[in-house]
Amino acid sequence: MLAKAPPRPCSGAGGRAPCTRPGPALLAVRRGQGAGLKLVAARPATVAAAAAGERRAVPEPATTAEAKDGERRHVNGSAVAGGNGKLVTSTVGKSTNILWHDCPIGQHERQKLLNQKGCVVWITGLSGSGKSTLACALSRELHSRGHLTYVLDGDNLRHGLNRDLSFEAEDRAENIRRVGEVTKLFADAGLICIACLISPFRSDRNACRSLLPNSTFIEVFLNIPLEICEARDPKGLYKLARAGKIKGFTGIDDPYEPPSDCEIVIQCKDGNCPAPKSMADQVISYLEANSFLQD
Ligand SMILES: Nc1ncnc2c1ncn2[C@@H]1O[C@H](COP(=O)(O)OS(=O)(=O)O)[C@@H](OP(=O)(O)O)[C@H]1O
Ligand SMILES: Nc1ncnc2c1ncn2[C@@H]1O[C@H](COP(=O)(O)OP(=O)(O)O)[C@@H](O)[C@H]1O
Repeated sequence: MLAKAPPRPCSGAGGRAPCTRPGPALLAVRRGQGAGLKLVAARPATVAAAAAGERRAVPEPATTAEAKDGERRHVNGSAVAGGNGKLVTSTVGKSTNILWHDCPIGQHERQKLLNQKGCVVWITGLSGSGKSTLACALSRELHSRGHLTYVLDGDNLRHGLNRDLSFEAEDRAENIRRVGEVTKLFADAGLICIACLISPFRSDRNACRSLLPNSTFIEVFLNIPLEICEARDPKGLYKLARAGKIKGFTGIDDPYEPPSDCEIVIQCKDGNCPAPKSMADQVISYLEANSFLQD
């Protein structure tokens, strides 16, 4: 966890209002909605459980009290095991009777080891805007400075984890949801996780943001005009989309919703786009200024 929430200025043109998003505690409560137990690694009680190295649940106050009669019953819509010393399970989505297991080595310990803070750099933009290029340049530059990163590239993930998903809106949403959950794990592992996906819908990106502790989700908008992306067209996909051979192509006949409030905007000036190294440096300046490159 960050010792203090860093400021989140927009390092691109225009600037932005100071962050008014809820802090970790509030996010934790929100994340727990719908579950009988609300377990978040950031919560002090959970950290204490981890320190104890026990398998135990750390419920929110509303569910702390165990069933006095010692019988299974429902609390907040979830089955709760009552009785003395019984573990309290929860229901999350379709997963019933599940129990969070904390380990004594947590994010804090891993961050100390790595001398960095786990976070997510989420790069969004049109196909051809340079997401993969920026992700790789950033990863290379951080690696050369001794930082551990991992790139989650939308195109690559669709070769495996997300091979069952199409480009229909609901499958794109599921694509982003899954990747959001993976980025959360990588950030918890202490890594600087760089995700680069078109992620065309604002609500999907915001849902990923809400999974992460405050300020550790850094959204980078590659604001490259469609004409430039289309002129690059390294895979020839825009050409196919214009010819009607690919349906639902982002920017052509499928929507892209630009971020309204992101941490970093990268854009061209007078038709000149920043070089990959310069884009990476812009992100690194943000990471440095907000203490992510130190424990
Ligand atoms: N219909 C359609 N629309 C947009 N993109 C398409 C489409 N069909 C295939 N592709 C290729 O898939 C890559 C985007 O995958 P993502 O997982 O990043 O997309 S999304 O976030 O789910 O929208 C994208 O890669 P990038 O060019 O790297 O963005 C394309 O190569
Ligand atoms: N900053 C840049 N300046 C010039 N060309 C770029 C830049 N970034 C990417 N490119 C080129 O644009 C094309 C698309 O880049 P890519 O990283 O694959 O985009 P995306 O992952 O968003 O589809 C590639 O041919 C790449 O070399």
